Amino acid sequence: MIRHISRLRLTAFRNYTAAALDLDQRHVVLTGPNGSGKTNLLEAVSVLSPGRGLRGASFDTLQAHGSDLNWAVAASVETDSGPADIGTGALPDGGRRVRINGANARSIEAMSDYLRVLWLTPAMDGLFSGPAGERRRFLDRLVTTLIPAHSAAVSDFEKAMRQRNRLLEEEGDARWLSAVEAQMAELGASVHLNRTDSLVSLQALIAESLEDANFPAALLSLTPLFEDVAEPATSAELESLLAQRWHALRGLDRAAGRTTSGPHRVDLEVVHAQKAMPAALGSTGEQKALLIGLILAHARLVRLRTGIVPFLLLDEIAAHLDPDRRKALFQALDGLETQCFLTGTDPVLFEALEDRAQRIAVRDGRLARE
Ligand SMILES: Nc1ncnc2c1ncn2[C@@H]1O[C@H](COP(=O)(O)OP(=O)(O)OP(=O)(O)O)[C@@H](O)[C@H]1O
Repeated sequence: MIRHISRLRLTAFRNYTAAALDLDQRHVVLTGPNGSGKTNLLEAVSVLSPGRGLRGASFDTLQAHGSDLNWAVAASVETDSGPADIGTGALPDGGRRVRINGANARSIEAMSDYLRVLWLTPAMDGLFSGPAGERRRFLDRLVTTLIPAHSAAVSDFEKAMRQRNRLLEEEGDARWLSAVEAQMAELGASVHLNRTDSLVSLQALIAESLEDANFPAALLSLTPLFEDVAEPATSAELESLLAQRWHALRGLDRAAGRTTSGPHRVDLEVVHAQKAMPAALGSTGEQKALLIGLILAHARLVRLRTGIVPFLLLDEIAAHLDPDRRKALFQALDGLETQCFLTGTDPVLFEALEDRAQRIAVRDGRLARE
């Protein structure tokens, strides 16, 4: 059996007042006019994973305007070891509730035992040529589907870094600053090694499947953490290097008003392997195909490493592919043996999926099976 969502319920979530959807294990094709709620539904699935979902939105914006209820998303997931009921939503005090099989869970990471989620959206169109921060977030999402604790490590690192920046600005207590830098070094080393290990594994898998690829292969690398020092291989050595560096750079960073070096500054470099060309120089279609190839390879990696195939949320992807590529995408999705959620305004785009998909019409925050 393919792990799949068999029931999805949305309460006061964006433009959905209350909606429920019963699903079988086939792909899910959502069609409807602009602004009807297709992306919102994908976003609802995405918030069942660590992080802030596919729009990176703050959770208060998920709350449906004009509803007295708190937003909530619940799903039943069918797995080989039986069904699981999972859900998340807002607590009255502004916190976040995570429920698994009728009990409160300590954190959203616990959800990763049941589902992992990856997505591609039109907002990622400029990923290769846009700001480095977008590529780091993309990479961190990939890493989080392999290592669920990564998302929290990244945000804890950023929190500690903001504290360092404040202490530098206020010329705060030096011992306190050292303690914060030590914490940053521990988190930063783990973030950096999670990223590099995941990239190495992903690259190996891309190289392996290069020959039969319907999508172009990417060459992936991270820019160096420091220009002048080779990166140590062990976590302890990296941690000590980071702490030393930040200690030595206090004066410069104080003048700059920020922490000028570290894992928050690295960039993901992507090259189109067959054309030996930076991904950013490709046409829009080539860039999209490269991104899809990356996500498909990554989904296979997650399955190999964890035994769980991630759910893929593909927002408006089919519309931008020529018919041959679209067919290749659908074939690749079948090969993954996962339930994919696809959206588009025109049902014709999904005809090649034939009866391998269930079709849902989305109209103004309401869902109907077709
Ligand atoms: N918190 C909210 N409460 C109520 N409605 C919201 C909220 N946030 C967004 N919306 C509405 O949801 C609608 C957008 O839905 P969504 O982005 O899912 O559309 P879509 O079907 O994916 O459209 P497109 O085809 O244009 O991408 C908009 O009408 C927007 O005003």
